[in-house]
Amino acid sequence: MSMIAAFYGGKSILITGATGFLGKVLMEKLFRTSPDLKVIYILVRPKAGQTLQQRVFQILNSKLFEKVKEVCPNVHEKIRAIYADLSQNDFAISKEDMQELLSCTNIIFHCAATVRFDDTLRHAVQLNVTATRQLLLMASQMPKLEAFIHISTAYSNCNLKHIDEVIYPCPVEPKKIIDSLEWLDDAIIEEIAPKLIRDWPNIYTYTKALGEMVVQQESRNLNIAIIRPSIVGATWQEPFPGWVDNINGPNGLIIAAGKGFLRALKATPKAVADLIPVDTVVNLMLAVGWYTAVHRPKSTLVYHSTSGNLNPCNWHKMGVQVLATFEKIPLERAFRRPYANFTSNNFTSQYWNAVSHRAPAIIYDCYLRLTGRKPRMTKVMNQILRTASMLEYFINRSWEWSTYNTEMLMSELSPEDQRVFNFDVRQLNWLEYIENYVLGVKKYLLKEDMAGIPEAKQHLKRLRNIHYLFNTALFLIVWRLLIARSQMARNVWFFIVSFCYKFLSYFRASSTLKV
Ligand SMILES: CCCCCCCCCCCCCCCCCCCCCCCC(=O)SCCNC(=O)CCNC(=O)[C@H](O)C(C)(C)COP(=O)(O)OP(=O)(O)OC[C@H]1O[C@@H](n2cnc3c(N)ncnc32)[C@H](O)[C@@H]1OP(=O)(O)O
Ligand SMILES: NC(=O)C1=CN([C@@H]2O[C@H](COP(=O)(O)OP(=O)(O)OC[C@H]3O[C@@H](n4cnc5c(N)ncnc54)[C@H](OP(=O)(O)O)[C@@H]3O)[C@@H](O)[C@H]2O)C=CC1
Repeated sequence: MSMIAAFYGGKSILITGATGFLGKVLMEKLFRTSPDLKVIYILVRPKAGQTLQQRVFQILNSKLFEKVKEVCPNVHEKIRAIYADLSQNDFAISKEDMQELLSCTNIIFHCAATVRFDDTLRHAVQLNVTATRQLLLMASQMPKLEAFIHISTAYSNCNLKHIDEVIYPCPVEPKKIIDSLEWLDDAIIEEIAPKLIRDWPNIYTYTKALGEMVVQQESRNLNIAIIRPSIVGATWQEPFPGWVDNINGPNGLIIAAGKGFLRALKATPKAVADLIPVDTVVNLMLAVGWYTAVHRPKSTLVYHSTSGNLNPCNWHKMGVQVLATFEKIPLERAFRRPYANFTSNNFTSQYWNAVSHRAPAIIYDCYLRLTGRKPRMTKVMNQILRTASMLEYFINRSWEWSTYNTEMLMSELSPEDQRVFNFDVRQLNWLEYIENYVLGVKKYLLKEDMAGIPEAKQHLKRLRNIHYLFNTALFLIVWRLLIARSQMARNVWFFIVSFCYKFLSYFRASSTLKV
């Protein structure tokens, strides 16, 4: 019997960010392994015209929850969606709901955050810092609370090269920033933001670092742990391989590469691609929840959920495998054949951007114009290049994350728990994982049918022929122009033609002699 699964039985669990990528996989695993848990409270806001109930309904009826419904048929009754907006005072939670949360919650998983790299400082601080502080304050009023698990990111200290499982101080006190945002106006905030974030690459990682400091400062006598995942990718094993449902991180770039939009990337091929499957992160979260509640470590422990130091894979290996998978399982209606060119050189990267990205987009837009349609490819390409440039910082560097606490926890688990809540990334086979990942992007994110693969392959063959035709035509045109204008080109041409003629004459003469 799994001790961790048994621990969550009968518990009331509060999850923030349950509608997000990590949150959904966390709920799924909790229901599947501990169907006798009492209730999962989720803090949700209405979004995109959907009510809370509609959002929950959509999640529970998704492919991700198919297995859960077999194990826990009354899952609908065990989710309690509470209206909340984490950017508001008291999260805009009603008095009755707040009362219930305060008196019943046993475990908190705090996943909600804004993960946009380019968010405004005000909004990112509200979500990633102030909301964390507010939740800790709520936690301190929960008499039944056993553990508070805060999800941060391995990149919260990406201004360092070697990162230990400790909370690093930030140059400016989070409280000072929270206070000053109250009276500064938006224009001034945006002006001071670059000075505040110093050597952090974006507002997201900076505010996540502030969030950790807040956790340390406001921990009081709570049992708290921090988990720092690196780049969270599709599921490895559970509930099935390759599940993914948003375009964050590598996902959008994998699509852009598969559709042939993105054919070159400013990336350091040898840099470590520190991906971690989402189910591995969730297994660690549940193990940490159990360990923190049962063993009550004296201080706040930080756990790295990273792959680099245990089972490293680099961007080159990843790119090659992504492309190999697209050979077997192409995406539908590609713009060009998938191709990868990783370069860490600025000049070469600019060159490839011009030749492989902007030029084809302009040519295609001209074609659309000529055929009476609205041009759109340049806009799409600019968006992709903007996204790629935002991610550049992370694909051109390697970090070393120590994993002592994560490994210590692994050794504390019973063999059964090590199996059910496996977070040992050393067992991951990258080639298999990446293939399933790409397949998952196609199936679950793009919702493409596998029956369309032969047609997609045909389409790629047509694109290859167009590519060859285009290149041959371009070569002939350029050559013709050169010959017309340059004596040197004419001499070269004459030399090549006479060489070929002599070679053919010799070949013919020698074959006649043999006869
Ligand atoms: C040679 C080529 C490739 C070779 C093939 C092989 C591929 C090999 C693997 C792929 C390489 C992988 C590189 C991966 C790099 C990953 C680095 C991740 C770093 C993580 C660090 C920290 C991790 C975390 O802690 S949190 C999670 C990370 N957060 C994010 O990922 C959010 C990032 N996104 C943003 O901040 C914004 O979306 C932004 C700034 C990039 C764009 O903002 P903007 O306002 O301009 O646009 P949006 O409204 O958001 O979207 C507009 C439009 O763009 C589409 N889009 C959004 N994100 C992506 C994306 N990641 N990739 C592609 N497209 C994206 C979005 O769908 C919209 O499209 P519409 O059609 O207009 O709706
Ligand atoms: N994905 C990754 O690669 C990594 C993620 N992390 C961390 O993991 C955690 C989860 O990330 P992930 O699941 O990928 O992110 P998502 O963007 O998928 O999910 C974010 C969640 O936060 C919720 N949220 C955002 N703003 C509010 C608000 N004002 N009120 C209520 N809820 C809000 C979202 O709700 P809604 O659905 O309504 O928008 C959503 O449920 C974050 O803390 C992130 O920093 C760390 C490392 C890597």
